[in-house]
Amino acid sequence: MATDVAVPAPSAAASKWKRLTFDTEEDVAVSLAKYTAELSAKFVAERGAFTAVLSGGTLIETLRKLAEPPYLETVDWSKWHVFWVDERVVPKDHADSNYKLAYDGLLSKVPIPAGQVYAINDALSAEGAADDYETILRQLVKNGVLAMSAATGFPKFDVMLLGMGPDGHIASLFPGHPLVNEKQKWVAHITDSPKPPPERITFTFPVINSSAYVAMVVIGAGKAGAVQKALSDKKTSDLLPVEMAVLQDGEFTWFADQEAVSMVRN
Ligand SMILES: O=C(O)[C@H](O)[C@@H](O)[C@H](O)[C@H](O)COP(=O)(O)O
Repeated sequence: MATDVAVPAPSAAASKWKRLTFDTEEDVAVSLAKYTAELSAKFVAERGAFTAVLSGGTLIETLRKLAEPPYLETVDWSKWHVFWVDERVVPKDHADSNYKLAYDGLLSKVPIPAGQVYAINDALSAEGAADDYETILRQLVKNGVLAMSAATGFPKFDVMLLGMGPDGHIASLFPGHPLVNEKQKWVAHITDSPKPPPERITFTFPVINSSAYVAMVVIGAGKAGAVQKALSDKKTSDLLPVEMAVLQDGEFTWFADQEAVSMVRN
């Protein structure tokens, strides 16, 4: 059962923000599949395409129900365009690859055209792969697949389905790392990620914060400290990356299990 808490985000009264809390991870998975399928139907009807961004990590397992009935048959997978909010700079068949994780857990089970799954070019350096990915995004804006945010001038993805690390990092934007302040690039590279492997590419905050919808999926007690800080109305100057995810013109939804919100005081 979900507890639906809708209150203004502490640091962004204007952005739409809500928290859905579920008894178990299984309940989160059920709700997340429904949420994603409904957004897919909405954007396919409105603009004939659905741009969905994935993180790595445990999120992919929590998305498992999208590849099951009824969604396997009812979602118009032919309109999906899939991106990664961050990717490790390793070959696509490497155990550390977020592409491989998503392919094995979800993408191999649903009929998304292969040309609409935007993996990184794994033959390039981290810097080269980030530049190349940004070039691909700019091309997709030109041909109308990817929307632009009138509010920010950055691309506006239909949904970002994201996980968060125990330290409050999202994408490959880590606490205290200068990349959290990147204001120009759409896609940046990092060669000193504190979470291995060290070489990655990542969407920047201006892109994340231009999204139409973000689902922040947090499961388990390991996330409880960062969730407590993020949901606190007392904001300090040492913001965690997850606290810097403030949508300019979109809707941000926390999908949490009871353990992840166990330190939050209501
Ligand atoms: O490539 C990555 O490392 C991920 O994209 C990363 O940002 C992930 O989403 C979080 O670290 C949460 O991961 P867990 O859910 O596995 O804790």
